[in-house]
Amino acid sequence: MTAVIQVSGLVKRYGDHVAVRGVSFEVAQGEIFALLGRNGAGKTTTMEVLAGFQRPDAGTVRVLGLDPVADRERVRRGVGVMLQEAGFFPDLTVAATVDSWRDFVPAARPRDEALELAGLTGKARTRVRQLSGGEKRRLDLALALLGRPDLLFLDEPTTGMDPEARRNTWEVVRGLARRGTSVLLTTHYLDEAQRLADSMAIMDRGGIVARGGMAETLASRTGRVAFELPAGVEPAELPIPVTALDGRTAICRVADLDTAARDLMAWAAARGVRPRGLEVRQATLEDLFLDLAAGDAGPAADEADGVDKTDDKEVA
Ligand SMILES: Nc1ncnc2c1ncn2[C@@H]1O[C@H](COP(=O)(O)OP(=O)(O)OP(=O)(O)O)[C@@H](O)[C@H]1O
Repeated sequence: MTAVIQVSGLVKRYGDHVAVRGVSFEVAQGEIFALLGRNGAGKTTTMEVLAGFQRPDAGTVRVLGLDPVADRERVRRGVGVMLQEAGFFPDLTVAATVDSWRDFVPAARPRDEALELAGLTGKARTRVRQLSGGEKRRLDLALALLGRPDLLFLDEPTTGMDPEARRNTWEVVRGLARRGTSVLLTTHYLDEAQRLADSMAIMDRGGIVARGGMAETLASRTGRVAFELPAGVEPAELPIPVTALDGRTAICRVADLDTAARDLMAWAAARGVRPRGLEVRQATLEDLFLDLAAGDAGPAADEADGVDKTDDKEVA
């Protein structure tokens, strides 16, 4: 595995406030990696250090094998960055904005290609101030793609986009990854992270509380069977243990979904009742988040490296 990002024991402070407390992770070439966590968890700070905008206070960071501070220029050439706050000139058109950026990017993509990739072809003549929030994010994406980067940093790339634009953006990102571009993504949309990312790390208060391959991590978590309790049936009578009740909806967390669903249907047939609204599904990223919030990091192994060993756990 060639790692395009290597972070080891990264610490970043703002005055007395420790924003990132000893995090370690790697991103492989061609991988889409999601950095997740609540507001203020330290995701943007981590990304800014990786992009060379901030200097680490401790730990080592390598991006495309280089030090993003010492080798700033070389790192910049290989990396496309889409951070949260874009500084556009509101009176320029979209086309003029892209053209003005192209002047600073060696071997830049043609303007129309960048606009097409970001789904902005029809907006080339529109002034930036007339763009919607989601369209501005697409313009950010177009600019991040100008230099044909080997590695893309996307900080909440789909915020403000409508569902169709989000899906289009996912397709663009997937297409880039298929052609070998590596992507570090932050997002508050857990469905987005689950669909898009190959691997992830969840940050909380500056540390990593869970990380691993997306599919393996979710497959290793307990699945969920939910249904409406049939009239006259008490939870204790059911063949599978009920973990939570939401009104009359019974929620069962089970390791073996197939067996649980079969047992439930066999019991219901024998009892002559129907579990309405039956939903059987694997764990989602949202389930994992809720478990973490409740203090359960799942099947975890202590991290060997990093400053903050106590709360950095591998989950897959
Ligand atoms: N320039 C700064 N000066 C002082 N404190 C800062 C600065 N930037 C961030 N912080 C603090 O560092 C912590 C981590 O912030 P960061 O922006 O990295 O979080 P985040 O996970 O990206 O959050 P969000 O999801 O809200 O974007 C927060 O407590 C934030 O208030």
